[in-house]
Amino acid sequence: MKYATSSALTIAGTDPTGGAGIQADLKSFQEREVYGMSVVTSVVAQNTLGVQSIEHLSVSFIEKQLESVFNDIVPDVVKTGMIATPEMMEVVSHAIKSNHVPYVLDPVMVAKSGDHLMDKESRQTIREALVPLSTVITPNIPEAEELLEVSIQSTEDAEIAAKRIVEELGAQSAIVKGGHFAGDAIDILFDGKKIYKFPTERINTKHTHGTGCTYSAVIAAEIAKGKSIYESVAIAKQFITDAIRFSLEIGRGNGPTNHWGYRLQGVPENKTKEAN
Ligand SMILES: Nc1ncnc2c1ncn2[C@@H]1O[C@H](COP(=O)(O)OP(=O)(O)O)[C@@H](O)[C@H]1O
Ligand SMILES: Cc1ncc(COP(=O)(O)O)c(N)n1
Repeated sequence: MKYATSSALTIAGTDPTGGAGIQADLKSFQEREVYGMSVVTSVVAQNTLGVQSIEHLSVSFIEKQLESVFNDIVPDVVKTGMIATPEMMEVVSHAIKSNHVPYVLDPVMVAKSGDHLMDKESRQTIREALVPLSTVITPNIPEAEELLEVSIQSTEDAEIAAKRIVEELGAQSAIVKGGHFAGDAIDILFDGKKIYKFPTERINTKHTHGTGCTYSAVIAAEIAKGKSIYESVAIAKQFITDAIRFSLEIGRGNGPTNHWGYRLQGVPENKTKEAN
């Protein structure tokens, strides 16, 4: 018996402790019942305390991995995370352009720990080679500030930024995430026509390692299934809120989110703990 399913490819760096990067993406695809595939760009020695060391794969080897996937399986969506150098961005751009797939761009620049995951000289290349290909781009506040070279201080600034990323940088739609603001966590989506706001209460926790990766991976999974950008973001927002609410006390630093958090609604108090 065969079973038909949608598929998603993540092109990103790794997290051996499983909370962020490719590992978080694959877990998120699996939770959303989408077949997950991965191309590694950089191997990152990191954990819940921070990044200890990074080794980049050669551009030619990243290209070989991309060929292995695309010569065999054309995914229903591509998601990118950490792509450190302009040369890596060029080969990824070429693969996406040649295969005409929906593309979710998480412009990963700096990890929560403050460690840099993208070279400074990549800023221009990401704008020119990747942003115009994106079906949706998902910057956090500092990333949106870097992309536009502006300061974002309020939800109104975030709305302007989302519009400018679409109208000036050429993304099809943009979500500026509110995780880095104080107060409610309000994400702003501009889909090329309209602004939508996705507000949730801010959960008071330090365990937010990998939130951006998980959120964009869920958006990608839903797009793979054929959902609209709006529906995909709505599902991802609910998913990430539950993943943060029931985040995991694993590790000695900023713990990972809980990919099955949404399944814990209604589970008795003694089985779950509010995030702390
Ligand atoms: N403490 C929090 N409480 C509720 N939602 C949050 C919190 N922190 C982040 N989020 C949400 O998690 C998602 C990822 O955002 P963010 O943490 O800003 O991304 P990144 O990991 O790229 O910095 C967004 O939907 C954001 O609103
Ligand atoms: C390989 C890799 N990619 C992305 C992140 C960002 O994680 P976060 O969502 O916590 O900022 C990370 N820490 N490592």
